[in-house]
Parts: sequence; C-alpha cells; structure tokens
Amino acid sequence: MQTHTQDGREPAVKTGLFGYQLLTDPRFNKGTAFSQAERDQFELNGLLPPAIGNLDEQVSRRLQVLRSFETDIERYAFLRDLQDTNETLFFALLIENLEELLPIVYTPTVGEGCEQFSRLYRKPRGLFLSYPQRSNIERILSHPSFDDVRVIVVTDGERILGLGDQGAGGMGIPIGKLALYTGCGGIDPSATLPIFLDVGTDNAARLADPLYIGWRHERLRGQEYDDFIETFVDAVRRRWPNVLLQWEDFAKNNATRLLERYRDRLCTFNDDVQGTAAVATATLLAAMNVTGRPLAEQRFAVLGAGSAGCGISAQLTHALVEAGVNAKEARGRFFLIDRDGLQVEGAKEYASFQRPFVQAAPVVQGWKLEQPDRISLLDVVRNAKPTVLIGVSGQKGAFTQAVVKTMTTNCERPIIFPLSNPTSRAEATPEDIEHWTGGRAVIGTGSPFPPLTRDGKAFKVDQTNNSYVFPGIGLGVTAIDATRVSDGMMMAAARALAAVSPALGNSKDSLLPPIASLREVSVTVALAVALQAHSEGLVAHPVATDEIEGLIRRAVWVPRYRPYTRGR
Ligand SMILES: O=C([O-])CC(=O)C(=O)O
Ligand SMILES: [Mg+2]
Repeated sequence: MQTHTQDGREPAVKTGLFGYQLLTDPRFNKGTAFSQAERDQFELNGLLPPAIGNLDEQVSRRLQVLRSFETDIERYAFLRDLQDTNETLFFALLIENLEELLPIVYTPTVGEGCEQFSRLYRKPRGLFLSYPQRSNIERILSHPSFDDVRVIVVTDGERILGLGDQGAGGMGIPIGKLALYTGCGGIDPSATLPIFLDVGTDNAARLADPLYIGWRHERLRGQEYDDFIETFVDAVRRRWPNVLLQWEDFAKNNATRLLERYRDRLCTFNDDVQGTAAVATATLLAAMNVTGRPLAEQRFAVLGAGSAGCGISAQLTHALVEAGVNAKEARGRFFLIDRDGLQVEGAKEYASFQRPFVQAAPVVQGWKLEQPDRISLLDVVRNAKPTVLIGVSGQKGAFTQAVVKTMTTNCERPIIFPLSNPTSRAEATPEDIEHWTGGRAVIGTGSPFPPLTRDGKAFKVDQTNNSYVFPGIGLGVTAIDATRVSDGMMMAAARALAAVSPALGNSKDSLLPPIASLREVSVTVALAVALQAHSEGLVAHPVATDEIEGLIRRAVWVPRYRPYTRGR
C-alpha cells in the first residue's frame, strides 16, 4: 500500500524480529539490502556479507542464476525457494518478468512441481489440514501470523490441472495461484493463505512412494469427506468472516456440489467452474470480432463434461440469453462429450450440473455415426456442425486432424480452444490446428505455446487461462469488501476482459492482452467486479461509486523494501 507520511517518507514497519530470525522470515528479509543503520539496529552485522546491495541488483543477480539452469523444474524449485526466503525479492523478480516467469511459477511447470512436490518440499508455506487433525483445525487457524488473511485458495488435490489425483502434491496449485494473486492482482502476500485439505489419495504411485509427504491413506469419500469440508468451512467463517475462498482443482463430482452448497454462505467461487468460464466467455466475445459472426449464431461442441465444461456452457448460455436467444434454445446449442460420448437423454445417469446440457434424443435421430452405440466428438462435429470447439478433457491429442478439418467445413473461421492444462494434456497444438485449417481457425489454449507464423510474422497464441480473471476478482472483492461472488460479478469480469481485447481495434490482432500487462488487466477486471458487487448490494460497507477505482489502485501491493523499526 502507498502509505507515506506528510514529509513524503514511508512510515516504518514495526517488527519484533532481529538477528537471525529477521533474516529467516520471508516477509521481512531483505538479504544483502539491509542498510548499515539497519544492520546496527537489528544486530545483523556479521550475519550478512559486507557489501550492501539493493532490490534492483538482487533482481538482476537472481535472474542471471535462473537463466543459467537447464530445465524449468530447476527454475521452479529455485523460485519456490526464493519465495520462502525473501518474498519482496521474489515478487519484484516475478512482476518485472511476468511473461518469462509465469510459465514457471504457474502453468505448465507448476504441474510438474505438484508431481515432484514430495521431493522439492523444503520450507513450510500455507496450511496442510489433514483428516487426522480435524479436531484441531480451529486451533491451527488461530495462529496470529494468519491475522491479516483476506484470500484463501484451497484444494484437495484430486484433479490437479489435467494430471488427476496428486495427493498432497496438489498444494503446489494454491501456492502458484496465490503467487499470481500478488504478482498479477497486487494482493499483499501477507493477506494470502494456500490450504491443502488432506483427505488421502488414490494415486497408487504416491501411496507406494516412501518419500510421499501426505497422509498415506486412500481418499475419503461420502459423509466423512462432507463433514470434514463442513468443519473446515465453519472454522474459516469464524476466523475470517469476510475472507475470499477460492476452490481449486477439486474433482468434478465435488467441484460444483461444494460450490452450490457454500456459495450463499460465504464469499466464494470455484476457479475451474467459474474462472475458466469467464475467460472462455471473454475470449469468445473477442473472437466474434475476428470472425464477424455474432454470439447468437454460434453452436458449441465441448469435450469434457466435468466442472469446467459445464461451467463454461452455463456462462455462455447466460451470454446467449443476454444476446437475445431464448433460454431453451440457448442450452440446446451445447453438445457436451465425455469419455462415454455425447451427453444425450437415456444414454446414462447424469449429475445435476450436467443435466441442463443433455441433448434431447430426437436431436440425434438420423445422425450418421462411426459406431452405432457411442456418439463421438467426430460424429458431433459432422452432424451438429458446431462453430466453436472447446476442450477441457485433459486428453492429449483428442482434437484429431479429422475433427479439426471437419470444423472448417462448418464455417469459414472455426473457433478452436484446446484449454486442457498443462501443455502435455492439450487436445491439440496450435501449430497442428493452424496447419490443418490452413490458418483459418481462431485459436486459444489453456497453457502457453510458442507463437505461430502468420503472413511471415510471429503471431502470439492466446492463453485462454483463468489467470486473466481470478487475480482481478480477488483485488476487486477485497478492495471493496464484497460479501459474495455472484454470477453477475463473473459476467462483469468476462465483459471487462473482452473490452480490452486488442482484436477490438484490429481483427488481425490477439484476442487477449499480453501476459506482461496482467497487472493492468487485473485492475480493469477488479473495477468491473467491484462496481457490479456494489450495484447488487453485495458489499459490507458501501462507498460512492466514483471512489471505487481509487480504492482499488491504493490497495495494490508493490514489492519494495520498507523501513523497519524495532517494536512489537
Ligand atoms: O491452473 C491453470 O492453469 C488453469 C486451471 O485452473 C486448471 O487447469 O485447472
Ligand atoms: Mg484449476
């Protein structure tokens, strides 16, 4: 926060830490940048090498070291260690090099970080709440170092990106998401708390690994699981009544169910259901500008009928209705396909969140099928003639050449979004889609990919990832003290992101702003979200609307070394 005294000097931060303890606290540590006066005052002489550095020098030294590593997983481990050693330096490095470092701190390398978590684990960060500790949750949360928490990201590790059950390794995801809350959304790092709910794992390799750091037990389900979640949410509400709780990477049967159970009880959203949907909606709205074909005319094939697929379909249905399509017709525009084929009446039992998007049996009558007992993605693309193809299946290569080529027979400029993460799970590579469609597809991916070559020039591939919205949602919600996260706020986030699409001004340009501008994008998203919360009466302490932007900008945390003074 930009707090300066009248003479322009920043007020000093009080700390009771000194000596070795001050140097080992990542929130307060400045490493070699402690001044001589601070070294005298805080008993640091002799504990540090004599040269006195500054943040800029430290950033360039760390960047040099980082670039010298051979692999991204080594870079990931180095950055995690830096974050646990000196947060200010970690965030200065990240923010100044967002485009280069996001793929390491976050998707795709964070996926490997989760797989290797037990081997990389060094220092404590966040909370591991394991089932055997269930009666201690309240006590664990009560520690004074968590007094300022405003944003929690929580996972149970069952559906980590497209990598499935990673057990306690899933903790890498809340840590990575919250690094973006600060790096992109400007949330003070001391206000963030990653939480892993350890209910066991069904990952046989983890259970058999002698080095596994999680609770060595098969995954709990049913009433025991639900009671544990209830205990957790209750304790969170009592400890931080206003906190923003983000659910992340829960398996499909829990993701929507838990969201529905808790969304009216606290300020909460599910990033995979709602965040991914908001970004997909924003990117599609931007794509309309490129294809010239309005939203109201689009038909959608969605591969993956889990939380993300149904969340995207639900939000796009809202957008279609807002564009004038009647609700029943809007839902009928969605063809959701999972491993059993197209969701169609009578084929099997569907979960309640899937039911709105089950096609009526007569729709598929007379379709020509590859195999009579299963309606494949290719069958859907041939018969339903979608204009938009979205992949949230975690199945590498599921958008085959035949599927992609058939999309071009339905429309001049098909929209094709292989959104599964990490890179190794993408339904198709942008390069293949470009090649198979002769450059006609409008492409968005979940993970970062290298640029394509179009008209002899490099063309950036849009990363349709929820990182374009969740940091801004967090900033808007916390700056204005929103009490809930409504569908209207998610739609406001999507529209705000679409409104800053470079393709609006030039249809040959990118659909989404560059990753390097994510801090500015987050302020834009935050403002839209906060204004919407305000207009729906979802704020604890209403303020004048013209004050909201100032509130948000002042809330943005900037990594820099503050002066310290000794005290409690
Ligand atoms: O983490 C990401 O890159 C996007 C996301 O939420 C997921 O794939 O589960
Ligand atoms: Mg996720």
